[in-house]
Amino acid sequence: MTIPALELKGIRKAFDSGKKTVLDGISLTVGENEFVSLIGPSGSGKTTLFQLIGGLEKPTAGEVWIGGKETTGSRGHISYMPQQASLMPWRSVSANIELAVQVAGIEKKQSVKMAREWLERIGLQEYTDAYPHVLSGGMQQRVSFLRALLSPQPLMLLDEPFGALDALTRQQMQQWLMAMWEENRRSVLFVTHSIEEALLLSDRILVLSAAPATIVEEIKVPFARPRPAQLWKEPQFNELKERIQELLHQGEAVVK
Ligand SMILES: Nc1ncnc2c1ncn2[C@@H]1O[C@H](COP(=O)(O)OP(=O)(O)OP(=O)(O)O)[C@@H](O)[C@H]1O
Repeated sequence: MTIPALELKGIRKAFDSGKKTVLDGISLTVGENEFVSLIGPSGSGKTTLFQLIGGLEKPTAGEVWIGGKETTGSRGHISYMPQQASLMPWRSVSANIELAVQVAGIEKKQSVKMAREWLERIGLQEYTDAYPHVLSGGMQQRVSFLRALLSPQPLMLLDEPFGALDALTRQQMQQWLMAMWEENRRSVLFVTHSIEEALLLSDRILVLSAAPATIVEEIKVPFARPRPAQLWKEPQFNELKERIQELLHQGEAVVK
């Protein structure tokens, strides 16, 4: 049996001296090179869960295991892609990527070569020496994804990475991410508010209830890869979409 990239065991998190329970017994795994999405009503604790996995917060109860080792409350075990690209504005696009590669232990000269090759692969070679502010939102997110992909930690947490993009760019980025991930598989935990996005990208979807959050359902996404851009035309896509919508509405009904 292979070791899961991530295992959460009975995670509970309460704030305000224990009076406000946000997460209530979350157990989940992300297998090696598996793409798992978390979807839940607003305020259900997805960001809190990411902070726990990243070691920025400690759970009130439960354990975090990454790559077969307990990492509860300790940092540095994940690569992270946030909603806003947060590239370093004083470094060129290439230098932003080189840093991630150097952190992985690759020497400077080789890191420059790798950054150039990857920028070419994602069609941004003409921006190699540019500064991040000249890139569009979608381009910045490509660089941000690349940085996470080339980081040394094998588990990637993607926190609503397309949430700030306009609808068309978002669709293009979903297709782009799907193709990138299918070629360069990694273990991914992905948070999104978009059911379509989760269905297009994921191997499994975990649906959270409103806070105090529990996992109300696990959906295995049945579509073969590589997946077509027109996946949304499949009847089964729409059946699953309706199912998740119902679950999210049921979850919201218990919001106080
Ligand atoms: N440090 C804290 N102290 C007290 N309450 C907190 C703290 N951090 C988060 N919360 C509460 O935990 C709940 C979940 O917040 P969280 O940001 O994790 O939800 P979310 O699912 O990421 O929300 P959204 O989908 O809107 O981004 C909220 O009610 C929030 O107010």
